[in-house]
Amino acid sequence: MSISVLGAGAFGTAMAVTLSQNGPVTLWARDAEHVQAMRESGENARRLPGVKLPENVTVSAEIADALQAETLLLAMPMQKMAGFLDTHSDTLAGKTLVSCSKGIDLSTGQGPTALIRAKVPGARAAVLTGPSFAGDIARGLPTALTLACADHSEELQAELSTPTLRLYRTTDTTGAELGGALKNVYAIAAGTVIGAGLGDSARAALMTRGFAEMLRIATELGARPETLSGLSGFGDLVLTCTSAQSRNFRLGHAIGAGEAFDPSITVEGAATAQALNKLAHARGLEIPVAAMVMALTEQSISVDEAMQALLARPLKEE
Ligand SMILES: NC(=O)C1=CN([C@@H]2O[C@H](COP(=O)(O)OP(=O)(O)OC[C@H]3O[C@@H](n4cnc5c(N)ncnc54)[C@H](OP(=O)(O)O)[C@@H]3O)[C@@H](O)[C@H]2O)C=CC1
Ligand SMILES: O=C(CO)COP(=O)(O)O
Repeated sequence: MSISVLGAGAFGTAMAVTLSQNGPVTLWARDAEHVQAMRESGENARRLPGVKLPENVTVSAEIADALQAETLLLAMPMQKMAGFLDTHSDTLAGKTLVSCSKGIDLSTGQGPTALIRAKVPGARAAVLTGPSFAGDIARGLPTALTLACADHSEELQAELSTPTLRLYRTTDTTGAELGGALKNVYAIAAGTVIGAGLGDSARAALMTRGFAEMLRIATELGARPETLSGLSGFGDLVLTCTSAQSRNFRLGHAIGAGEAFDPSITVEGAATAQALNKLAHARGLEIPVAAMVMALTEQSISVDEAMQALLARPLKEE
């Protein structure tokens, strides 16, 4: 068995580092200059500085090298996945494609497994998701994630577990991928209230009402509620809403504090808020916190207006 990671960002690099404890790993990057720099320095200074690449991680800009493996981790921003799959669909048939991306494709409203099934019908689709910062995984800190695959996945679970990375498996791909996607939206909300100085109580309220929205929409889309209560949903919501390591939280914090934010940083929650609001609107579901996040990231309302609008909503049962 062998594994390749497609996408040499922070998360792909961290996965390559931890999986190299089990055997050789190929880490594919689209940019040949980036590959050259990683080979020369022995680290991914662009995306995960300070982490040495182990000897059995081979870095390559040749997709053919990565395709030697049967199991391929997709570790790129969600809005880039459709284009990547279109480009490489012929060569990916027959592979196990494990998405590490947390988001909803804006143009189709699909999550990673539906997108993989649509673009590469001959591939097996799985999702690896849950509370985990790339730096923590790469440093070998204890981490637990959810591996979701529609078919029997015990072998894949063993293949992707390492001495410090513990995987739990489920067949509920919809629930796992929606938990990972949606928590980013509510992390932006949590960051906003903290950045605006509105306090920890307001953050707890938004996290809880956000979780209610996650359950509402995910179960409507076919997810099992218990999946949302697990690592991929509640677990990742807690991590991302409470840590300044999170880029989604930091974007929210900048919005709340009225500060600029570097647009080159990967923040999945802004596009996901748009995709989520479209899905909810089409089904007549109310998701006021996610609607607020979309408006804030589009800069169509101020933080004060957003908070007033939430507080002025009609009183109701919990
Ligand atoms: N960072 C983290 O802690 C975690 C991230 N994730 C998820 O992993 C996914 C990737 O995030 P992360 O690694 O942090 O992001 P980064 O911003 O660190 O890296 C993104 C990577 O994707 C590559 N990329 C961009 N577009 C394409 C494309 N069209 N084809 C191939 N590769 C492409 C980039 O290449 P280039 O350098 O050439 O631009 C870069 O290597 C996201 O969905 C994120 O939510 C999940 C768990 C934790
Ligand atoms: O998904 C993550 C933690 O589980 C990483 O969160 P950010 O993308 O907000 O940094």
